[in-house]
Amino acid sequence: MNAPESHVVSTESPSPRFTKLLVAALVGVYLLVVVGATAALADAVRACSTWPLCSGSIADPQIAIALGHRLAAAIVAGLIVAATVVGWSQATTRVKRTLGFVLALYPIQIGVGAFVATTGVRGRLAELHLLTGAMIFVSLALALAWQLEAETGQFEARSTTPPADRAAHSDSSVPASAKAVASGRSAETGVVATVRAYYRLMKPRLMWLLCLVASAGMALAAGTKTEPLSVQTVLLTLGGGVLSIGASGTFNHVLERDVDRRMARTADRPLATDTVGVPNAIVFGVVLTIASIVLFAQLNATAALLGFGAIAFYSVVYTLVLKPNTVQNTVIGGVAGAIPALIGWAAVTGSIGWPGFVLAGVIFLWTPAHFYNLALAYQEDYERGGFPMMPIVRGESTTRKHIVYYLVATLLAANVLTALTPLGWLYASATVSLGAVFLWTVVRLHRERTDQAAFRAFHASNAYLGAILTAVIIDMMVL
Ligand code: HEM
Ligand SMILES: CC(C)=CCC/C(C)=C/CC/C(C)=C/COP(=O)(O)OP(=O)(O)O
Repeated sequence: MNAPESHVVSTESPSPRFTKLLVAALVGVYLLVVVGATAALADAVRACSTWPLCSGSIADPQIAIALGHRLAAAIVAGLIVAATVVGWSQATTRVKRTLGFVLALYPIQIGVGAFVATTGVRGRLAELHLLTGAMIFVSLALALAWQLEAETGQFEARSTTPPADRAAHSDSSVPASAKAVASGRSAETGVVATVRAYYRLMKPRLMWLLCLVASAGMALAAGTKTEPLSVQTVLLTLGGGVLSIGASGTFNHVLERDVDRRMARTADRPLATDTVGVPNAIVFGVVLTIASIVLFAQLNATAALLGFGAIAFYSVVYTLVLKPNTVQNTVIGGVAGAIPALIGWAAVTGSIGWPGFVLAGVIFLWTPAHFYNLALAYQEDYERGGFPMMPIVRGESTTRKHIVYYLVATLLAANVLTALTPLGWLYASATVSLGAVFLWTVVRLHRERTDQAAFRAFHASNAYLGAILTAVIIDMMVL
């Protein structure tokens, strides 16, 4: 993906004020929905039983939160009206219809909220208020995604030959720089070089975030127990996690060594440069697999089964079946990164529970919003590899639109976790603030359409997930 100039079709791009107002309204609605779903904050909102103002001093935190919720609701209403007025002339038909739906639903939402507040009704009506808020959130997100696509969809770097054919001109097309790096790597010798090579087989750069996933699963489960989380459970879970990620990463290197040679990003990998022999790598992967299962088995059978299942899924299902054959490889492959959440929950409880499952769902939905940015930045590389990645099969504009879809789905799933668990203000503020940053980098990706913008959104995806997982751990274990 290069700078937009190389793909410019039309010269006029509409004023970004419309999408900026949509983003502000979307983040505002998300803040309202998260506050409404966070038990402690929702109780505070309900503390005010008069409307539209509250009786009692704003010095009372509960009154302050209740008034803040209503003020935010009024500001969001203003933003939605402003976005509609500013953008109406440039909005597509389906964006106009969606905004019309939101403008019709919003007064109903305010009415239900006022009724719940003044009557003290709980149950179904309070849930309806939350669900209506989620519907407004999804509607605004769709309006944003569709408007961004309409404004930037004509810029495409997409080639026309199908991925498999593009693999035909393989080795000759690997950039000279990659070959130089690869030959430099393979020239390294000695014990240190060998150790480094085996370390690289384990994909260490993924580990910090995957271990945070398992740790958040443990923290959520520990919150349901009376006894404290034991150090042994943490060490066995993370030890098993590191070894199992290393095992699956090693098998992934073994199975992709020929394709890795054709891609600039992976041409210098230990098996692509024959720094490590294939038989040795296979033995290394098997040893790591056994070691990881032994550690998981010290916890319980469920954790051991999930660990083995994750290795098998990533090494075989994703690497051999999904990645080379379907444009949905990233979506379905998201199961691999979601399983550590189940392992963390199972390590503490011995079973699979709803909060652990919803946390796994957050990672599953986050994965396309994470990887599609790299698929855009490394599009030419993936073409050389012959992988049917989304930008190659469906185009860059559709890929950017799907990143918004999966980002919004991730934020919603993160909010469901709020409703299912005693997570508090720290988690709520992390998912709203870092979610807003992540969303803004994706909007900029639509406008800039450069590798730099794609990498910015990629790192924002890691920062968002890292932040909310850390907030889960602190919220559940410290606060
Ligand atoms: C289908 C699923 C996924 C795909 C296709 C994918 C793809 C990638 C790729 C290609 C890279 C660059 C690696 C490199 O060039 O060495 C990467 C980096 C990374 N991925 Fe993913 N990933 C996936 C899922 C996950 C999951 C589930 C997590 C953690 C929860 C994760 C965390 C990371 C991290 C932390 C990095 C390193 C970023 C850095 O180097 O600064 N990925 N991913
Ligand atoms: C507990 C356990 C074992 C969990 C598995 C977690 C895990 C390793 C997830 C990785 C997800 C993934 C598909 C990464 C990219 O692979 P890729 O082949 O697309 O990346 P590449 O092109 O850089 O090789």
